[in-house]
Amino acid sequence: MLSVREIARRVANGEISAQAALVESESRIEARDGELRAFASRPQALVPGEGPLAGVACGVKDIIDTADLPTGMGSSIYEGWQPRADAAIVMALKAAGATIAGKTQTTAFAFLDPAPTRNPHDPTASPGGSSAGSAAAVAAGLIPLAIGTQTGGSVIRPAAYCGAAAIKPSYDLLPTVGVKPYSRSLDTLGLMAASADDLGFALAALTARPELDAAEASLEGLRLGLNRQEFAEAPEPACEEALQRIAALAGQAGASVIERAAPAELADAYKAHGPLQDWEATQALGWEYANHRDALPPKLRAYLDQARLTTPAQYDEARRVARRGRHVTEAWLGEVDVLVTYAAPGEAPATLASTGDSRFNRLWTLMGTPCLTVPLMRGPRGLPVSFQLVGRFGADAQVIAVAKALERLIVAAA
Ligand SMILES: NC(=O)CC(=O)O
Repeated sequence: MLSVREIARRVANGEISAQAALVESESRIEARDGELRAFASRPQALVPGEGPLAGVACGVKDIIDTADLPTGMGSSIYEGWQPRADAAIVMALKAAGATIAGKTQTTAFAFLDPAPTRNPHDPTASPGGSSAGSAAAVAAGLIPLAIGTQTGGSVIRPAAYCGAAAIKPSYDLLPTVGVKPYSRSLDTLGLMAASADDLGFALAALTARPELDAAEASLEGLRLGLNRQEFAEAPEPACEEALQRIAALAGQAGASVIERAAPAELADAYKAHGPLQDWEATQALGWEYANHRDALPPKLRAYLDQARLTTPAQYDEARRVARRGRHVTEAWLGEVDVLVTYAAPGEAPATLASTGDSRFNRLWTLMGTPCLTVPLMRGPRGLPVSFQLVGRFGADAQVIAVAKALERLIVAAA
């Protein structure tokens, strides 16, 4: 995969021009995307910017508005739709010198009907969703950076399936202005890149928070909580193997691995994700449902048929339970430094008809806590299997720092 930091460093010290770096990405896209189908649209030419991300070609998920490329939402309803303005995150990318290499394929409105994208490791396997194109393009080494969104598990899950690193930062760290909403309490922008080091470098550049380009943490004495999210159906054995493998590596490096069962309030919050999302998605997609219901893809159409039956009382209860869950999560995560858990239920689904399941991601999306995954191992079908780090709300730098230390162990153990 291409490295954000390495490209930025080489451009900054004059080893290569920003244009040459962009040409490299462009040639890789030309060579591979016909089969991978990660991009929905691309500009005529990649024009270099100026700043810490000069020369970095970035994919932008196609529910995020761009003033010079259409925003198709993965739906025929928005075929050719041309926003007037860039979303705030696109403005931040350009201000940092990054170049938009294209709009990456999304599932329709970021729900569960698959995008056309293939898994870079197996064209018959799913890349996951909903940020399918972003995960596949980064994992395939076409671009060093991509933007995704997560309402359930749409940043962490596809990255884990495709073998990319990804961060779903603390809720609202990145602005969702100009992003088609799905569920306003949940929708969170995230980044995909080759490594935790690249994620930290890019996130710091995009948010003017240099502390996010965190130095690698020392694992000596680190309190690493281990949680299996027992309230959700168990994963494939390979995921348990991955969890135990990363815990063992951390333990050998001096971390204290502490098994931590989730408090009951988190299991309640896990169940509240559904009705809360149902109510908010009904509102977010009200116009499309009222005027173009037949043009909605089957899973989304059936989902909205049911979601619209959610009552105000159910929504208000879900909000109360979520709020309680956030308070309990803050205290519970405060008893460790970082939590490690499953990133996805298994290897990528062996079908293009499914984007997989967000059951190990959706609670943390609702809690608003930072989540990060980096590639770890291959499963029985030869596809990537990873793990997920979760930190306290606002502890994004700490999650990045610990991930960088674990990455070093993974590389050394390879
Ligand atoms: N947008 C989302 O997060 C939905 C999903 O998890 O697939």
